[in-house]
Amino acid sequence: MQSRATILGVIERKMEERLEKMNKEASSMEEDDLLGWAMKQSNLSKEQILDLLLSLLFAGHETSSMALALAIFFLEGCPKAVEELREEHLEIARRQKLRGECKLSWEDYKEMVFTQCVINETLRLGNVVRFLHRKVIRDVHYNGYDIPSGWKILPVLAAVHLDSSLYEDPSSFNPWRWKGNASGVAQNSNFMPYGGGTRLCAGSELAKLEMAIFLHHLVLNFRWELAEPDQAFVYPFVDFPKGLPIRVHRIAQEEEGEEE
Ligand code: HEM
Repeated sequence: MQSRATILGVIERKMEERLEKMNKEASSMEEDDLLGWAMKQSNLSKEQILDLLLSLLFAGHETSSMALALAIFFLEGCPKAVEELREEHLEIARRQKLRGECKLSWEDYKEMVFTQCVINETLRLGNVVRFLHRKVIRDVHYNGYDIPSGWKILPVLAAVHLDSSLYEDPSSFNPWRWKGNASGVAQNSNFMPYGGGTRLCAGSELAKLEMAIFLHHLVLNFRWELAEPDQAFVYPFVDFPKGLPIRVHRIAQEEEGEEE
């Protein structure tokens, strides 16, 4: 809560600086960023703007970017999956070209079936959010345990996602296990990367879309490999100690023997 107040203080000061600048220069705000947009275009209150920025920064940015780093890491170790992913996106790009369009459409997105398998598997194995915070609102008797009302509990999603009675060979990256269930519809709550219940992640569909579009451009344009060995570590949030350095090759250039 203390950190939250500190961060909100920083954003609030930024807002005040911008308002001051705007009043002084009697001009519209120059900065073309989210804060600028929220202040100029929306009719949100100051509190709402602060809350929006904080949610997007932490709930929406760290999670998706870490999920993508994990996808890059897992895929690098699974060339067969990269190949299948590339095939899927080449096909989408071919159809796009036939239509004479250069932008991805909603229909294209719906064709990204194997991509969704890769995203599900990345979230299952990578466990970007490892546990949730809950408060028990009435006495619960579960599996021989009594959990009294008022207690705080941490449901550990990672324990479910890595349970060998639910997932065969749970520590291996196997996107094909999702074939036939690419939407990742939870079976017996075995898959909960976005949490669950009334506090289910508000950005889950946006996150899937962002990741799919990123993977589309990544596999169509680049090959990559780890520049030095790195591993996903958890303390307690998942991170790469060396920042996951990778070497990236542009595909067209690589074919001509060049490297980026
Ligand atoms: C791979 C990406 C993401 C993962 C794994 C993820 C995961 C989660 C999880 C586990 C929760 C807690 C749910 C619960 O307590 O039951 C959550 C909450 C939330 N997420 Fe995400 N998230 C992701 C991306 C995003 C994005 C892109 C946004 C918005 C732009 C977002 C916005 C939120 C918000 C606002 C909440 C709070 C919902 C509430 O308390 O009612 N998330 N997310």
